[in-house]
Amino acid sequence: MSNLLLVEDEARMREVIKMLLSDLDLNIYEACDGEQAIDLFDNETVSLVITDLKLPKISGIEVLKHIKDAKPEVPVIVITAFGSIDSAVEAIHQGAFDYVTKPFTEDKLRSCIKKAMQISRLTSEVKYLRREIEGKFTFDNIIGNSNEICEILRLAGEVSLTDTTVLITGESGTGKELLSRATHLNSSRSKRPFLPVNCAAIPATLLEAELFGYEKGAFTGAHQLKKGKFELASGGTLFLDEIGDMDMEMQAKFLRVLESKTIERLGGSKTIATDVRLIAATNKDLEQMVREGTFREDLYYRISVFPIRIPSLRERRDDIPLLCQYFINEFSVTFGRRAPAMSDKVMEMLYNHPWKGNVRELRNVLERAMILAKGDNITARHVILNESYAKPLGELNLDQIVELLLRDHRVGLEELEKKYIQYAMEIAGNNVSKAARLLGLSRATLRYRLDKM
Ligand SMILES: Nc1ncnc2c1ncn2[C@@H]1O[C@H](COP(=O)(O)OP(=O)(O)OP(=O)(O)O)[C@@H](O)[C@H]1O
Repeated sequence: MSNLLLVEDEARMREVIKMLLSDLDLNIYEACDGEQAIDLFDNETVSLVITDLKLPKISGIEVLKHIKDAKPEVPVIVITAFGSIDSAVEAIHQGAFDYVTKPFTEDKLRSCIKKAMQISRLTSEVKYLRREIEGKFTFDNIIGNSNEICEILRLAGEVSLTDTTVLITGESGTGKELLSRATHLNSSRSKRPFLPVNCAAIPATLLEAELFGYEKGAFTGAHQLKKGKFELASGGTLFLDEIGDMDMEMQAKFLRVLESKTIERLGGSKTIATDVRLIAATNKDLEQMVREGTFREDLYYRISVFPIRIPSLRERRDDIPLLCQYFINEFSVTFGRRAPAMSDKVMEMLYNHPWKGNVRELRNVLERAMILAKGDNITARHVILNESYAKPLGELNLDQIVELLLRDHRVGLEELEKKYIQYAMEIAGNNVSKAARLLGLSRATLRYRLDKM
């Protein structure tokens, strides 16, 4: 339920508005003058305000200014007298979300409030998600106490305070994206977007449109103007992942943009200045590619101003115990249970494994170990180091999942059926029809079994 502050000096008008909004899941605070409105706003958690502009003591415009100073994200709808368009314009200038003119119709007021409620909900969702993301990607969440990681964190900490282009190299799963997000969040650009573009995942022909955008009609199917990632990341950071996979033609275009600091949308003639910080990453050996003639030397020098190499997990095995503890704690929170202990024997197994998939593989192995270990201990039989299982759970097929379950010798047939269905539901994102297809059952049969469970 959202809290709405209704500021109106006429008691009868307040009653009418309250009645019109009675079915909208709102908790309404009432104020009959500007002073009371400000007092209520400062002391209650209000997510939406509707205020008359003509008020005793403090005017509606002053109330609006106070709210916009204190919490600019709270939408304010103003009520203006018929014919006083000037005051409505001023209110909009001062940051009002919208205005309704007295006498207003029920529809106008309700649609205005509904829109504002939606905006307020989205704003708080964005705020929440931003906090979540910022919490996950700070330097504090880059785990490791090896000399290598300490040095990387020192370098990244220093370069984050500048606008210098950074090139992060390292095998897949070593934490290149994690490090670039943390570098962005520690920079003066942190309140602006961090936009990743994976050069390997996008076909060469689309990459140009993705990065520079296009004008309406630039090609068949370009029904409307689309800004590219360079424009959308303005003021923030552009993360070019797998830059070693960019083809030679695109490399030339990209170099031109880096040199001129301007872009042109496809099919456009306007030159647009760019303001992005660039972080590039690759698991390829770019120097080798330069020698082989598959990566432009001039581009390589442009992007490798500040190189950071993240060593593979094999080269810094001392980080493994700390990383294990970190991921076990993370999954305990996700699964809502106590963190299990790990025997020395298991730790030794993990310490000596080659970790071709690096930290990502370790995280996946621990996730599965946590699912298989129901008690307080992770033992050797919960830890599966076979490479074909080193994928996230959702990418395993059902046969592999059953094999995993059977490793836990305590699982009986009934329990197995239950687990089998649970995993199918997990893979299908809790979509019953999809899970039924995976299991080769009809939707009704699966529904019946789920109800039984
Ligand atoms: N030092 C670390 N501390 C905590 N988590 C880490 C660390 N390094 C990597 N991870 C985790 O491992 C996973 C893989 O990391 P990330 O995606 O950053 O790797 P990457 O090098 O960019 O991989 P790729 O080259 O395949 O894109 C993520 O879940 C990330 O959070």
